[in-house]
This record gives sequence, structure tokens and C-alpha cells, in this order.
Amino acid sequence: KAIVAMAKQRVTLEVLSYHATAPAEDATKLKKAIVPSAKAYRLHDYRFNDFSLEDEETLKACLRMFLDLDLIGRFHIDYEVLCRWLLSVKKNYRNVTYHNWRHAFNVAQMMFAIVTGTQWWKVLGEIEVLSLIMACLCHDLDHRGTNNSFQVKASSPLAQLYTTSTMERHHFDQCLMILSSQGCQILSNVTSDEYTKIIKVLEEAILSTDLAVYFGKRGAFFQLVATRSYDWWQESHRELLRGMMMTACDVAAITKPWEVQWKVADLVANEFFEQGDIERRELKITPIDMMNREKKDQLPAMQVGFIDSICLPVYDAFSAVDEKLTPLLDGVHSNRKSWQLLADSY
Ligand SMILES: CCCOc1ccc(S(=O)(=O)N2CCN(C)CC2)cc1-c1nc(CC)cc(=O)[nH]1
Ligand SMILES: [Zn+2]
Repeated sequence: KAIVAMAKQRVTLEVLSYHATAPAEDATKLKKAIVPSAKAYRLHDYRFNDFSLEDEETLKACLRMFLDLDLIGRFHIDYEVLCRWLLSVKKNYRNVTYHNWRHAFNVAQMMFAIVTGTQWWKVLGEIEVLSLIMACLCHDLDHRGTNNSFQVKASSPLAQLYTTSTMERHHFDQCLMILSSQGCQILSNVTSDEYTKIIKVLEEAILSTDLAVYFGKRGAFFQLVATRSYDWWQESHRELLRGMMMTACDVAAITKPWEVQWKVADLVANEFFEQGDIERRELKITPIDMMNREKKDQLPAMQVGFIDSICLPVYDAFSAVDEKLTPLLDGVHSNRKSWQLLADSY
């Protein structure tokens, strides 16, 4: 009986993973495409935005990041498999207002810009750099546009599967499913030790995008930075740094020029309001202010609160660790002024 059940489960997984992967012909087409330079795509720019890029261009920009970080050569990644992996990752993002492929792509670009701008790729090493870029692209896979507390309130299957960091554990699970799917196994040529390390860093990095995890760990990181007692050759310090880098990249829209920040905040707000509408209509509960479209006028003040409580501390610490990251901190200060002006004008 158990054997039959396991066989059925295996078939289900294979069927699911078949539908999760992109068509082989799409990968064959992408593989033939000419990939512009990082300079042409402005991938090293902290002020980057994806607004002008077509979907195909975002995929070619990802190929450029893998190429320039020398990940394809170092890990013997089959180029067509990488194309199919990227297409499949993109396919497994839903068409939600904010937590879609474009968000994941922007987070990965910021990681690329930080790792190259600070030369931290030398400290982190190739395995951690590969894992961080993969983690950024996969960190919100299959997001439904609703947050962790909604999963519990709606008693969604995911809340029964994962009681803490519910969405983040699902994103990691989706990442593993794609990595083990036909034609998407970009890690098929690494050693078993490398594979184990990559999966460990991937899980830590994706889970660290849960703001609750960030709040739990940031104290220790800020302490290291304030006392200048960090030793990046110590694994526990590296793990802290990697987690903070994921948060810094995940909320990086707050550092962007005002036109970009305003547009992205509008997407975030509308996704939150859509969740609030579902909570009101289907769960018969009044949503929190952040998700209540009737409290829209409080948005600027909430952004100032978001900046002070979540964003400034991490970019403060990062610019203390490496002055090359000061442009990010400056961007947050500038947006804080703009949000404060709007908050005062109501
Ligand atoms: C833009 C619409 C309003 O957006 C917000 C409102 C409030 C807060 S909050 O820091 O007070 N806080 C966060 C933790 N929650 C548990 C309680 C509420 C954050 C945001 C916000 N979040 C993101 C990350 C997705 C991006 C962004 O731009 N803004
Ligand atoms: Zn995210």
C-alpha cells in the first residue's frame, strides 16, 4: 500500500514539474539570442529599473549576470539548461500586481550590483554568489499576492504545510521543484559537496526574505557592524551578511529614484489593497490599515514608518561596512523626504 502511495506521489510530482517547466523550444530560441553587455543593460547601476525592458530582455539580462559572474564556466552549467531554468523560474511567477517575475528580476539585479560594486564576490566566493543570485530569482516563486498572516486567516493549504515563514518555505519548495525538473537541472555538473552547500545557502537566503526572520537576526548583524567585530571568514558572520543582503535587495525599490519608488510603491499598495478586499469580502474581517484602501491617505506616513523601522537600519549598516553602498542610503533618505512632504500635505 505504502509503495503504491509513494509511486502515486512520484507521478504527481512529475506531472506537476512537467507543467512547471517552460517549453523546450523556448529555451532553444533564447539560447540563440545575442546577449547585450551589463553596461548596455545598466546592470551595475543602483538606480536600475526594468520598466523599459520586454520579458525576453529580462531573461537575456539574467544570462548576462550569470556570464559576467563567470558562474556558467565555474559550475559547468549547460547554457541551454540555464535558459530553460530561467524560463521556468519566470513561468512559475504568477501575474500578481507586485510579487511577480519583475520583482524577482529587480531583486537579482540589485544583488548583482552590490556583489560587483563592493567586490564582495571575492569574500563570498563563487558558491555563495551563485546561490544568492539563484535565491533572488526564486525567492518569491508562486506568490499569490497575499502575505503569511493571510495564509493562516484563510487556512490555506500552505499554512497547514508550513506554520512559520509559510510563503518563504513554499518559495524554497518551488525552487527545489524547478531545479529537479527535466531540462532545468543547472546544478547537474557540480560535486555533491557543492550541491549540498548551494542548497543550504539557497534555503537560508530565501527564508531570510521573511521580514520576521530579518527582525530576529538584524540585532546581531548591527552589533557586529557597530563594534567593527565582523570577520567575514567566519561562517556565522557570512550567513548573517547573506541574510541582510537578501533583505537589502528585496526592499531595494525604497532606494531608487523617486519616479521608480513611487511606481513600485503603487504596485505594492494595490497588491495589499487586493488582499484587504478579499479579507473583507470572503473572510469578513476588517483589513489592517496597510491593506485597507479606505486608509489610502495614510500611505505616505506608512512609507515613512517602513523606512524608519525596516529600511534605514539595514542600509545604514551596509554603508558603514562599505562606503560604496552609500548611494543606497542616500536614495532612502531622499525618498523619506518625498514621502514626508506628501504625509504633511494631507
Ligand atoms: C506602499 C504601500 C504601503 O506599504 C507599506 C506599509 C506599511 C509598512 S510597515 O513597515 O509599517 N509594516 C511592514 C510589516 N508589516 C507586518 C506591518 C506593516 C510597509 C509597507 C511596505 N512594504 C514593502 C515590502 C513589500 C514595500 C513598501 O514599499 N512598503
Ligand atoms: Zn520579495
